[in-house]
Amino acid sequence: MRRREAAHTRTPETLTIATLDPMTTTIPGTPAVSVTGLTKTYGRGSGARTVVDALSFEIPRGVVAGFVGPNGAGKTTTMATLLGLVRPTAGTGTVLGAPLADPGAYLGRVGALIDGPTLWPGLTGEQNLRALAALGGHDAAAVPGLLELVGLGDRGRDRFRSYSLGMKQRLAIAAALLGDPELLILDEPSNGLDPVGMRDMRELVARAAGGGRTVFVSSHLLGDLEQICDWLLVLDRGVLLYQGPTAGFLAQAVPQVFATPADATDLSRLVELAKRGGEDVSATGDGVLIPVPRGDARAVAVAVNRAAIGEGIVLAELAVRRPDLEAHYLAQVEGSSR
Ligand SMILES: Nc1ncnc2c1ncn2[C@@H]1O[C@H](COP(=O)(O)OP(=O)(O)OP(=O)(O)O)[C@@H](O)[C@H]1O
Repeated sequence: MRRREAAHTRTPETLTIATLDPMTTTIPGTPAVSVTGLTKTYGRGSGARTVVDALSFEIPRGVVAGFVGPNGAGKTTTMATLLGLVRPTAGTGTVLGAPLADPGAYLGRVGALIDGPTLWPGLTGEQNLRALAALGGHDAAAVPGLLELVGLGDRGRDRFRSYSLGMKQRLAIAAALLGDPELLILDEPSNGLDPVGMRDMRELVARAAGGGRTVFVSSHLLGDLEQICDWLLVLDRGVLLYQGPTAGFLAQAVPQVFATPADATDLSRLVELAKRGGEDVSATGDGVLIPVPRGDARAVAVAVNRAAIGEGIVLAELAVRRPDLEAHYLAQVEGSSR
């Protein structure tokens, strides 16, 4: 959240996106998206494949919600059902308070980038936005501000075909913001970008979240989303592994006590000693790893230290480690079995 606010402070002064009407955007208790039992099965009979499996989730209004999962997890399919592009096999829900079964009732308030940046290659960035504004019945006066917002203020007169992939993606996001949507759905906007492009994209997504807008953004890289998302949905093989505040996901990670004997020949004795006090103790490299799923990991570290001293084992290293978000995510994704 703090980093997201920091990105906001870099918003150009010239930003002219109209702020949303608070009466319609911050209704306490009304989520931006709410689905129950959302399922998509492709094919029939023995060839049937369920790629989105009874998903139930909510995205609160005004958050940046990250949708993370490996390739093929079902992120695009889920987003496409919210956009009325894919008909769910089962499930109900609402988007911006309107029924999922009636996309026409809410799509006018939703902007999206779902299938890569496809705009007219021969038109300039500005012409593209103006043409889309005319087609969509949106106010073209927002175009210069949107170009500024996406960092294309000085490239708006260049043709789309001359843009780098990152610039194309950013212009497509400007296009999605025409009409000042309450909900912005972005499917893998960082896909294919280099690290600088990814950083620019993160900053843009954080900026686009201003004014109470809800952003639902997917990536197969958790590290890409972690910095800008208040809310996280973790998907693997069509099944939701986590939904909730980003910080809550990390809080689930099991801390570990790591101890290394000064004398390598003491390692097996140290492992035996640690096993007396914990489950799943393992030797790793030159030390011992003790997961502490419950209780106080520091107290376990102190107990290990005391026991080692009692056995005459001198420790070279003793630390409490908490897996970082990426490591926890990988453990979750690899650990899920169906
Ligand atoms: N029209 C379709 N017919 C059959 N299978 C499909 C269809 N569309 C998607 N799938 C399959 O559904 C699964 C989920 O795909 P989806 O694109 O939703 O995942 P994803 O998480 O967005 O992955 P990626 O990051 O690779 O795009 C994949 O195995 C894909 O092959």
